[in-house]
Amino acid sequence: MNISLIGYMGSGKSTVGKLLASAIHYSFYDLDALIEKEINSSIADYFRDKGEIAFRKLEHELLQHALTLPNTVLSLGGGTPVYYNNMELINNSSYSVYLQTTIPTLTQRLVKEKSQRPMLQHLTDENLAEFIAKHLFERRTFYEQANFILNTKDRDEKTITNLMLDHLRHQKILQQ
Ligand SMILES: Nc1ncnc2c1ncn2[C@@H]1O[C@H](COP(=O)(O)OP(=O)(O)O)[C@@H](O)[C@H]1O
Ligand SMILES: O=C(O)C1=C[C@@H](OP(=O)(O)O)[C@@H](O)[C@H](O)C1
Ligand SMILES: [Mg+2]
Repeated sequence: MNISLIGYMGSGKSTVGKLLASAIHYSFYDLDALIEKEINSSIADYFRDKGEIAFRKLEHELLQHALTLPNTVLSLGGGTPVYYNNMELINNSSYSVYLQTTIPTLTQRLVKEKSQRPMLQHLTDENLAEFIAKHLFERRTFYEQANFILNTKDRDEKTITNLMLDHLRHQKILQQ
């Protein structure tokens, strides 16, 4: 069964997804990268030129395609589970893992990477923590529909990957 990683921006989906896929010899796909390949530009530019609604539509369409790829670890965007019936599609076609992360950790990471994320670009550093807190509160009911919630607090990428592997084997999602 395919594995989908969900969670807020900066929670480590792209980083951990790559490590997990390589550990279990699965293909790795990042939905953001699939979108960028399709549009032949950056997500930030697409947001600026076409707007968020167009982005969410494309994200929804490419999600459906990505979920059909065999033996795949799929890292989704932070907003993917929140729009259309995406969370239902994710859970119907993969085993979903929510990388749960604290607001201070997310803020610390995203303050450095704000410019690559159109949802955050307009914020000042001082407003970032408050925005993340509110936004995460709005999104968490979607994230919490995941098959497994992994608390990543104070854990490095390798430890998180190993905890995920243990869980997936214990649940018989993975054989080896
Ligand atoms: N467990 C971790 N510990 C410390 N830094 C991390 C961890 N996971 C990810 N990071 C860092 O946080 C930033 C965001 O990670 P990324 O994988 O891009 O998140 P996402 O895809 O969920 O937005 C990157 O700079 C990455 O190196
Ligand atoms: O949370 C969001 O709405 C978004 C998260 C981004 O992915 P990451 O979670 O990998 O940063 C990317 O899909 C886009 O910028 C929108
Ligand atoms: Mg990512």
